[in-house]
Amino acid sequence: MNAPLQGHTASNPRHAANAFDTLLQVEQVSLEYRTPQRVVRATHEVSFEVDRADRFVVLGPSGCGKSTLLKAVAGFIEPVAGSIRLDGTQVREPGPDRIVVFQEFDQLPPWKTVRQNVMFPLLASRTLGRREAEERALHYLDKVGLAAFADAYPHTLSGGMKARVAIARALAMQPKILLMDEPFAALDALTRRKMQEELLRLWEEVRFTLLFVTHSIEEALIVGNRILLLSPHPGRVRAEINSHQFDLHSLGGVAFQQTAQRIHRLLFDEDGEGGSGAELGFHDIRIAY
Ligand SMILES: Nc1ncnc2c1ncn2[C@@H]1O[C@H](COP(=O)(O)OP(=O)(O)OP(=O)(O)O)[C@@H](O)[C@H]1O
Repeated sequence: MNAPLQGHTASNPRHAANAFDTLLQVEQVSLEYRTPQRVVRATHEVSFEVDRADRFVVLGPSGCGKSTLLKAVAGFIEPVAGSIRLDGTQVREPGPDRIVVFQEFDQLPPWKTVRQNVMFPLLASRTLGRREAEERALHYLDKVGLAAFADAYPHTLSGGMKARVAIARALAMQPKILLMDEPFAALDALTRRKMQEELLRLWEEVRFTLLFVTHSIEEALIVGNRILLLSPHPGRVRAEINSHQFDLHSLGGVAFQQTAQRIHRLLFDEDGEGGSGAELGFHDIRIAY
């Protein structure tokens, strides 16, 4: 039998005093693009909280505003309503405490070696001097298994290796939160799976806080310990679910498949109701239409 639906109540463990260490607070955030012809609302009154060391996934169909939301957390876009706070401080502009890894790994300057690519943000932001920056770069290249490629140029690397350089470069900055926007979408299926595995292994080792955007339900279940479901355009919060029980080993299992199907129904239910979390068999869910 299904456990009762958990609402925004005192019974929800996330709301128990001091139970969680909240790092990012997104409150009632609406985001818009203004062109001379029209205003496009990308997200509508979206709220969520990310705790330290969470692997928090924002999941939703194409065009629901996931990337826009990530850009707002990064400080590139200002909300038209609501607020974004990191460690209690309002986000107003980009900063080295929030590093974004995008899908396009060709963001790596081709004239710099792998080592120089990882060192570059550390030097440009004056976070470290040359010697310490090099040490730190080599440390994180080692963590992503690329120590032997420190002197290679990006064009000599595979897509998966470029992805790992981009992750090492971001982690080397030791941000408070790592923001990833569909980072593996351009990779072939096998490499994508391998990168999901690598990311989880790295997280086990470093325990960074991750905000990860994807439109793949399967990827969300593998990568995340919590998943925020956004409705189609404009993105509103449909529900938030706990997914810590799943990893790569759960793939193909009955519980994994059933959860994926339930998420699909919550996201795309034609009449817009999505069913209640309890009806759909979720044991730890907050529905927020
Ligand atoms: N620069 C822009 N100017 C105007 N509208 C934009 C701009 N960028 C995005 N949009 C619109 O904002 C909405 C949200 O876009 P966004 O890229 O955030 O969605 P998404 O969920 O990340 O989609 P995808 O999964 O396809 O990347 C869409 O309707 C999109 O057309």
